Amino acid sequence: MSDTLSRLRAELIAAGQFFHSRGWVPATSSNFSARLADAEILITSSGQHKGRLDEGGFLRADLQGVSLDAGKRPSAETGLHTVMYRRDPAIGSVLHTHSVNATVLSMRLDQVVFDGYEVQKAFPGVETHEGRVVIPVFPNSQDIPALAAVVDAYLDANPHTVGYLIRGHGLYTWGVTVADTQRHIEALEFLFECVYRQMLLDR
Ligand SMILES: CSCCC(=O)C(=O)COP(=O)(O)O
Ligand SMILES: [Zn+2]
Repeated sequence: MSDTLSRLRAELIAAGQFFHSRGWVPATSSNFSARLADAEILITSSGQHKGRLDEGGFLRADLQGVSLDAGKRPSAETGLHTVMYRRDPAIGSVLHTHSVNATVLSMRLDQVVFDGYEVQKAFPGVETHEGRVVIPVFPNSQDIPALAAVVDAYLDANPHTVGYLIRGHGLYTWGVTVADTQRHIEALEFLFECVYRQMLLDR
């Protein structure tokens, strides 16, 4: 067992515990991954409770989503992780969560726009609150390869995107490290809460 695998697995377990403490990974929802090598990732196996992960809750997969650990079934949404690792060799982690705010906003909006918030600076390349960060909302689908193709095409046209929502489903974001990606989840959740509260005030 490599040191890298042990370290990344521990980081993903800790991320799951943090997200669970915040109510962002209910039931067996959500999935987490990290890059082990150029063409290999560590990903949660399907059906695990992501707040109570242990060492057995992970497997290695290739960038086509094929399990490299016999008998272990990767997340049903592995294709939404592997599309990101194939897109950008700098991406080292992809995290997916199912918070109430992300889910509710995705049912009401076609995109979530953050504008004027200092916390926007949590995202790579953002150095001021003066500017818009757009989080697109894609229709949900059980056809993960088709959904991954929609995401891929959107990111081709909008390469500075930091995350996306799937309608009625949840949030995906990515980063260079697990810590970076966890920060993106936390910032996005803070900003979703701000947008949600603003919508209530504006009614
Ligand atoms: C119980 S939530 C439905 C599945 C889902 O959206 C999810 O994120 C978890 O799927 P996995 O196969 O990764 O456990
Ligand atoms: Zn999901």
